[in-house]
Amino acid sequence: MGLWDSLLNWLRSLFFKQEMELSLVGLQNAGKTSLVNAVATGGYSEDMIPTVGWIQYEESYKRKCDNKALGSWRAAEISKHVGALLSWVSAILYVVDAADRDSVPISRSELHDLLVKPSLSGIPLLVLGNKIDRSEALSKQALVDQLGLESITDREVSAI
Ligand SMILES: Nc1nc2c(ncn2[C@@H]2O[C@H](COP(=O)(O)OP(=O)(O)OP(=O)(O)O)[C@@H](O)[C@H]2O)c(=O)[nH]1
Ligand SMILES: [Mg+2]
Repeated sequence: MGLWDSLLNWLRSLFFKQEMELSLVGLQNAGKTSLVNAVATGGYSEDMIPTVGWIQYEESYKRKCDNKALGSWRAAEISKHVGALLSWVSAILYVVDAADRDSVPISRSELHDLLVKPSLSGIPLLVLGNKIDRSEALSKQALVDQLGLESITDREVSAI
């Protein structure tokens, strides 16, 4: 099953809604834009440029799929600025580069900083392990362990 099918199945298991607002968050270079492009167009391009700003996808992707994506923030900005903005979303999709093992501890710390925001209380979390086509990518269980997902008990949490 593809990543997108797994994602949809997870969303359907939680919500009856046909349309919902999603936020796509992750460290720089995690693959957020690639994922949104793949969902919106079915395509993948290696020639990606870093995203500047965070809202630029909203209109273009809204028309092509039911979900909005929030683009991206730099790593240090995730926990500082995004919390209040995300309070209206149905679910948080947290993208992690599973092949960049050095960045996983940073990703863990940013994720946990984000989830303590009172405005995000209870919002379901889906962690997307990206770049699993690369040989150095962590397994799903290793990612779950290294991100400390089992310690998150105040919301629905899943990883694919
Ligand atoms: N091997 C591999 N590379 C990927 C995958 N997804 C994305 N990439 C590559 O990772 C790099 C970063 O991808 P982006 O989609 O721009 O990442 P981003 O999270 O949007 O990055 P910022 O906008 O800078 O925060 C690009 O070179 C992509 O081609 C994947 O599943 N596998
Ligand atoms: Mg991007």
